Amino acid sequence: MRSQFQNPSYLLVAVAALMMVHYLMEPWFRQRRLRIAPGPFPIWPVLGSLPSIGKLPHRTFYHLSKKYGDVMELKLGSTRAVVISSPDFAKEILKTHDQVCASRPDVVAAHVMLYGKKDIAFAPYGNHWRHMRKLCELELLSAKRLRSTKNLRSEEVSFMVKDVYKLCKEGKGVNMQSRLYETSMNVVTRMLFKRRYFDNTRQSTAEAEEFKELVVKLVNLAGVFNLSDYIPYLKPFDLQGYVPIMKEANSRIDRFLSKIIEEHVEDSKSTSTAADHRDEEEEEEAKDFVDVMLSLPAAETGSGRLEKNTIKAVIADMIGAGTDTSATTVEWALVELLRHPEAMKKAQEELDDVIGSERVVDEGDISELKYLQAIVKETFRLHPPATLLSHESIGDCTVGGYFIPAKTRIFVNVWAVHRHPSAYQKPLEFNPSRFVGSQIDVKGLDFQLLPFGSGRRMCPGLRLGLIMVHLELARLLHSFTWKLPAGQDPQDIDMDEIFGLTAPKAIPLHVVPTARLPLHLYTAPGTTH
Ligand code: HEM
Repeated sequence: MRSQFQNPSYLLVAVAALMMVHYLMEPWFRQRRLRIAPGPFPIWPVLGSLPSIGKLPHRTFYHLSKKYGDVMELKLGSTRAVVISSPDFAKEILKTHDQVCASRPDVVAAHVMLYGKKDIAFAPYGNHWRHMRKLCELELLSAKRLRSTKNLRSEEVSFMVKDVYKLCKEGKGVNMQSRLYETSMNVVTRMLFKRRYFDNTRQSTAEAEEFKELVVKLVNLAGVFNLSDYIPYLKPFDLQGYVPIMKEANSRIDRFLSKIIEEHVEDSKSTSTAADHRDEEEEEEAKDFVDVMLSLPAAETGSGRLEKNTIKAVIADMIGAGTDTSATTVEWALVELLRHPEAMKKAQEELDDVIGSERVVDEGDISELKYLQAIVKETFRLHPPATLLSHESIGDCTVGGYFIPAKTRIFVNVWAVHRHPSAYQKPLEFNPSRFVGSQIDVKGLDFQLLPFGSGRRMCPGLRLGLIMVHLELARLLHSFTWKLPAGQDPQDIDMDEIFGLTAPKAIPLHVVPTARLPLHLYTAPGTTH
């Protein structure tokens, strides 16, 4: 008699069953051999815990960490992921094992939309990343560059204040999310390639709207939980249909970026003769970041020029990373201050004391505005723009006594770290006073407050981001009294965020401001009104 196992279909079923048992029991077997972090049982075959993550993964991970601990392992598809939820373990990842944990996971979005990971934020740890990051730190984000671009930031913030003033005089409500976004975008694009997309009255053109829509799309798509990123053999099937959307966004954004580069190439030809009459310093001042990149040798070879695709990827990165982050923070700060009028009052009293009512706030005033700084820290704490830092290990390491092998995806859940009871009393309350007189800062040395991350992958735009957030918030609080549209109670403001590379407010904040300074202080330089 033929044994059942000589029948090929029985054999197939038996092999499939064995694979399934192996898949489900593998964490258990491994836990016996090596001490691996606890975590939820991967209920779903193939998908593991992916279906349980939901739309706000940072919140899901936060709740799971309450059950499984501050180092937690999950099976996401065929990918091993570790989630870190406390300041102490964040320190182990970002400081003790900084180099081992300094790479990024390989995601489809970066291949399709960032020219094969030619940018900085998604580039794996290595020479290209090191070279491009250094370039940005030196040529765009250095203290010297920030000093020389101070006026353009002041101008853009003045335009925003003037625009809000105009709307408030007309008794209209203001969508602050758009206003802040457009201001940040103008600042970043002017610093990068001397171009502003939104004019002084924010009467945006179709071109500006399209560019903005594309940048928002890029940031959202780059942050999605894509099955193909967690189950690589499903990549060719693109089950969620993201790839065509990403390709379409990339081809449209490429038109913008190519045009910017072409214009710079043309300009440099026509100004090269004029440059003979300028001294070197003037020439340097006249250059923007795109000019600098066009004049540089290729990263790895040191000869030839930087590839156009690399320049485009880095520009896309800077606009994507630099725009939404600061705008989102200021919007959340306004929301929290509307819900906490005593904190709003204190901030405005401080502004009146330090600045008075005969001039507007300048970047140089920020260091004097201690309570405003505390508000910014508290806003970063409760509403970090990047809720999950996404890293990948390039070697083995041990965190909290748990083994983390190479190629593990590591999420530092900043959202959970900032709510950790070991670091803060009443962590869910908005209370800026907790930072008054405190030494805790956001510069990556205090692991209970990590809005910019820490270590090698820490945000290179920290200085610019901090200036933008403080300046915008200070100007808005100094210039206006803030109210919600009639009939709306501040306690009813919807506090949900959207998960992506950043976490903006899901429903944009609409407000009805009234002026609180003399009229002449609302007249922005260079405007016709
Ligand atoms: C409030 C403002 C900002 C916040 C809160 C912020 C936050 C962050 C965070 C959390 C990271 C990831 C760190 C990690 O993975 O460990 C990051 C990375 C990055 N940020 Fe920012 N950022 C801000 C503004 C900016 C600005 C203004 C720029 C540039 C114009 C910028 C450019 C970048 C880049 C290029 C990276 C990738 C760094 C790398 O992978 O090496 N950011 N930022």
